[in-house]
Amino acid sequence: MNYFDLPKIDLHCHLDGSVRPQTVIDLAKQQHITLPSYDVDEVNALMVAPETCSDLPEYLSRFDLPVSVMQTAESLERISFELFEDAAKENVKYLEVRFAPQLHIQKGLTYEQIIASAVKGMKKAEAQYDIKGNYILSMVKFLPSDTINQVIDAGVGLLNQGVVAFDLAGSELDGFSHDYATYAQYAKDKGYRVTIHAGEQGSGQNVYEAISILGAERIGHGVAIKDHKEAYNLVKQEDVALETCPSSNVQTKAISELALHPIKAFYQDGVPVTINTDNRTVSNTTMTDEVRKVMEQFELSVDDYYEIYKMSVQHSFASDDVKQDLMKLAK
Ligand SMILES: O=c1[nH]cnc2c1ncn2[C@H]1C[C@H](O)[C@@H](CO)O1
Ligand SMILES: [Zn+2]
Repeated sequence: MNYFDLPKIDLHCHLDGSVRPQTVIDLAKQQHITLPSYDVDEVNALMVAPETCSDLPEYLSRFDLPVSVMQTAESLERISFELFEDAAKENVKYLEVRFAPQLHIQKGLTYEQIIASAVKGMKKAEAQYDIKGNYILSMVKFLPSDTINQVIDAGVGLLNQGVVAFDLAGSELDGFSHDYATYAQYAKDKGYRVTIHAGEQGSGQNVYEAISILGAERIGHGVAIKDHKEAYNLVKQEDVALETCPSSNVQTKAISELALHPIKAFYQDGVPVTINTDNRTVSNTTMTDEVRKVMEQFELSVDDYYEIYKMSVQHSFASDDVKQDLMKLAK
């Protein structure tokens, strides 16, 4: 099976977790930022999370280095362009990238400038390669919430022109949805779609609440619904797609080994599942690798692959025109 040639869709990919190591070095030099090393392999090793971290917070510690060089308009545009370029070169046809504007204000950029720079890089890549994309604005739960509505407001000018959705990322405490209900409502009122990281490190109850309290249409990861009947049933009833990220799920110990990932059981039972990278650099992966891992581990056929591909198209936040074009690629 030639996994590289398959048309692919990635609905869950973080910008700051997908930076090329050489780009970190180039940008650090330009910006006079001191790095622990200027060797590309050593810089890469500083960003790749171990195969098994002790937990999600250890995984998240790998973002400090790339975020440090992502504080200028040029760096954000370049990194965005390169991510779309890397994905296009392995036949990813549609890519939704997420990042947290709140993490990129260290050198005085406004939220509007931050979002516009990322979108500009994406548009440049769309013009050059056979790929389409959109941005999701992630709010990180480890920062104060008082600027969330400002970030939402800043994205409104590009809504449906490169920006499509609201997300909550960062470590997962039980019951977090209660604290973010008004922000998610504010985003929905402005026209944002909603996807939420839940059921990754936390319980299935978090998935239940992300859907019922925050109005999530998709869930980042969601593996924990396997042990939570109400959440499992709600996901099915509301046709909420799970953005599974197999390599990342092993690294963060959401599951102890790939063989125990519930993706196949979910798929066979009619739960909408999608296959995604999460973080190309931090998880040391590509869409080709993620598709290969899932198909080989769970002995999925090409027909199964295209079923999952079609679910990704249906549950993407792409325009109807883009969805139609993507559907034509399914065999
Ligand atoms: O898998 C994840 N779960 C929760 N948060 C995550 C994950 N991967 C990345 N993040 C965080 C760290 C990034 O700095 C932030 C925005 O992309 O989102
Ligand atoms: Zn994620």
